[in-house]
Amino acid sequence: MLSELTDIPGPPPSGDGHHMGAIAAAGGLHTFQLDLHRRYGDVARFRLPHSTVVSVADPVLLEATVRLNERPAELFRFLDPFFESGNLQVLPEREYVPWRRVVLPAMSDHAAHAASFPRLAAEVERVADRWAARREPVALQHELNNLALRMVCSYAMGDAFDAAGDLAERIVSAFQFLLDHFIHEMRGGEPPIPPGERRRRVEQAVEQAQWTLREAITEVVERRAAGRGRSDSADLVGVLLDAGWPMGRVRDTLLGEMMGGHHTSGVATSWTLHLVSLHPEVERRLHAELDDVLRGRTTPDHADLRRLRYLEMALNESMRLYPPAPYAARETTTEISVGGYRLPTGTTILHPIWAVHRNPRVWPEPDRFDPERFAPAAAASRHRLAFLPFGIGPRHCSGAGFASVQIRLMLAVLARRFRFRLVQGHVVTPVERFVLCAEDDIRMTVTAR
Ligand code: HEM
Repeated sequence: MLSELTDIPGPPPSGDGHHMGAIAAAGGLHTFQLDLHRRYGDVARFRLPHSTVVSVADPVLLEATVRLNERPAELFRFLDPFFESGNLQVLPEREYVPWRRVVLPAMSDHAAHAASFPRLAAEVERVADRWAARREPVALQHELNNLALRMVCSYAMGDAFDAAGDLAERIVSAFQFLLDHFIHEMRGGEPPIPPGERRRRVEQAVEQAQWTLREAITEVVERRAAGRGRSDSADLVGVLLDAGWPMGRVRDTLLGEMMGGHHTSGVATSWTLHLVSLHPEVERRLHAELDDVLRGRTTPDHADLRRLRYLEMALNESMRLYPPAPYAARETTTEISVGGYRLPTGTTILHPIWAVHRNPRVWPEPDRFDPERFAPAAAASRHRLAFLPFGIGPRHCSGAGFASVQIRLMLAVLARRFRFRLVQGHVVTPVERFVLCAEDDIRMTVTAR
């Protein structure tokens, strides 16, 4: 006998009918969810301004939600102004499926990763050379987010990116502008600038982002028409154009991948370097593996990546503890049942990635950093949804395959060349700004090994 949505345990409604105040007080949705599940169990309920939300923190129960293929439009409305051809985060399933069928293979293609690898490696080496020459500490997240974004652009646009100047930086600042304001509004604060002024600046930022994108893609098309440069049909823009997608959708797709790849891979790399620096035995093993696989070289080849097994274990353990995207959202399009509850059509479901990764029944001593959890035998004995940094189901991260390559490359080059130590007195506080980052960055001294 199934229980109803209203029977799901959760905190009592607050005076304003939702829990935004409690979420802000907890320091973000991820910490609110952690506490929610500690108090109310693996299926819990709370209120956002526009909807009742069901959060599911148990891998087995998550199976019932894995096929859901819609996201709640309201939660992603802040991204609407960025897209010309419809907000890609919330495209209806019938429109989403054929588009995704083109995008996913392009982003996860092994041969395309290998072909672009030397250019990606050159981006990382440039940063490493700069760090080798500097004496001041490095703000890891800032530097690595920018590097990750350059790598995404290089992969998605091919050699046209090299000609696109400061495209990436301009798009990031426009996106960051929207995001800052959205977070501010969500937390119920006064807008930092008057509403009229704000709208004008948002519009300008969006216009500028779209203009720069248009310019870059036009450049790619002209190169293809003139038969210049390498075979552009291997990159994402080329693949989309060959598949006949209209220019607006091509531009939107590129922007979507840049948004998705901008700070996620950068923060994952920075959390990993931070955690490794705090654990001398892990650092020793990582250095030994890199020295062994690279044998005097400072940069891996594409084929080396799969031999860096311990590096991958440390990365996974870091993404368990600090999942760059700490939650994902779905909406039911038919009635489903989860954990004995009947969820009607239109229910918002959250996948609380951070709370699943710190569920003590799944991960003993969940706050301890221990890469051995990802040794092959240990990983094989766990439920497949116990570790879900890239989300689950038909809308999981389309950049996951590429992210895995770019993060392992960044880690390999940087950990091979440098030893990282936190600047004395610098406190690292995780906060959620749609990605899980450090409030005041992660400031490290960087010394050559
Ligand atoms: C460590 C790195 C990354 C993590 C942890 C991560 C995580 C995620 C998560 C959790 C989602 C939501 C999935 C869901 O709703 O179930 C997502 C979506 C997405 N990510 Fe990533 N991501 C990473 C890197 C990247 C990169 C490098 C790119 C692009 C090159 C990217 C592009 C996207 C896009 C476009 C979406 C929306 C997918 C769709 O709706 O079709 N991500 N990512």
